Amino acid sequence: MDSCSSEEDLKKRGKIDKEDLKVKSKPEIKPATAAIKNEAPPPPKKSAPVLDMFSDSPSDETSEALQDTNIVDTNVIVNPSINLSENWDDADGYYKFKVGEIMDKYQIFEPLGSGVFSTVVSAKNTKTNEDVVIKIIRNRPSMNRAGQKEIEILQKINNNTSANQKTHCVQMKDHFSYRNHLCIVFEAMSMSLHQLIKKFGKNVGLSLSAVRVYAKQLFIALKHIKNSKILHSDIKPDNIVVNEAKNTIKIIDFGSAGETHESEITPYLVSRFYRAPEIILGLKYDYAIDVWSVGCCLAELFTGRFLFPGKTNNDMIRLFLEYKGPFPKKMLKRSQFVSNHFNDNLVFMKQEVDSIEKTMRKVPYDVTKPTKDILHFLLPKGVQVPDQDMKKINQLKDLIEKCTVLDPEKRITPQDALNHDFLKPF
Ligand SMILES: Nc1ncnc2c1ncn2[C@@H]1O[C@H](COP(=O)(O)OP(=O)(O)OP(=O)(O)O)[C@@H](O)[C@H]1O
Repeated sequence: MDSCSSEEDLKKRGKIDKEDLKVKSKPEIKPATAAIKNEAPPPPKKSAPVLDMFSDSPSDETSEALQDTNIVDTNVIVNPSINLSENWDDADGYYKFKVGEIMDKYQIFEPLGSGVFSTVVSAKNTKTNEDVVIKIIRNRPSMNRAGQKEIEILQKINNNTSANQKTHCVQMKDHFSYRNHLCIVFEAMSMSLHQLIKKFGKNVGLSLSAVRVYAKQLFIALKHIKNSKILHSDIKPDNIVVNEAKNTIKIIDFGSAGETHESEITPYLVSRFYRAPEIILGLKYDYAIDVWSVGCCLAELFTGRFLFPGKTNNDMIRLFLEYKGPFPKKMLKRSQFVSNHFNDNLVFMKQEVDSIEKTMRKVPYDVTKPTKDILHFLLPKGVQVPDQDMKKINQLKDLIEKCTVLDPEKRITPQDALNHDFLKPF
């Protein structure tokens, strides 16, 4: 998904070493159907729907023998002349698994997707027969550290619940280390909302009633994450998964999450289209960044289109100004990166390419009031909706407006959002 450039995708988990992020080739993922029909597999793609994988792993005998020697249990390889992990990993440290392979007590079914940090596969617990999903973290020291952090966060999120409480955050079932790869085991869900929109609602979006149900569950999740004193920091449709029946969603991927006191000011936190203005401007941030991201997701769920598809952080600010009007001056005055985007008089400086010189130039772009409207985004000209839906769409517009208030202190809280009229049944 092109919700942000790959470079930004890499930067947003700032604690990862640059070297570790170099991806020369993506993990080799071949669709099962292609293998059966003898077709050439399409290029590997993150979160591709139902894929299968047949790759060349070392024979089990070899790898078990290596494991028995106990020399590959950590990232330190005892004999530097032999890179044992190369046998199991591709050049970028992704684990080359086999369908049917047993990792710990889990038998692998099929790949679900691969991101910058891991390969995600569906599997079965051979002891209980339970379906699970395993995130196999890339074999790189800093990604291993990030994975450990993700486990700590998931423990906090999962432990902070009473029995039967619906948190709408994914449940971690287990974790283990296998051939130098940290593996995190999750409850199995079906597909991401990104995949769901692509499948059922590209450029048209999902039904109003589906958006209402998902919105309610998203705010329950945000309230729970906030009560656990965690910021998710990467909420987007790719990181929200639905169950088979499509009536329950869960937030996944706590790999960018952290506790509030750890908040580091960086303009690349959160995938760009879902990135709140306080991050871009370099202000202290808190739970309100996740509310902003959810607001952007709701608009996208209803329309199948991105609300703020800025090409750069500067372009994101332009869109914010167009939809929301000028920033409060006091917010700009407190911002660390204000001079990147505003002049001394706090007028926005739009970055654009000079068509003749082909160089980047900054031009003043003074916006005194909004020039675009979220209702028009939800209902572009010519789109007809039944009268009875109009009231609900106006409520959705109001909720999105409240989630995307520029000043984070004035943005709606998850608790208040749960009481919003849009979440009430039709
Ligand atoms: N519990 C789950 N059930 C079903 N599918 C899942 C589950 N967890 C992850 N996935 C699928 O795997 C994809 C990648 O998961 P995740 O975002 O956790 O990995 P990642 O390596 O952190 O990815 P990225 O680098 O893009 O952030 C998800 O978009 C989703 O399609």
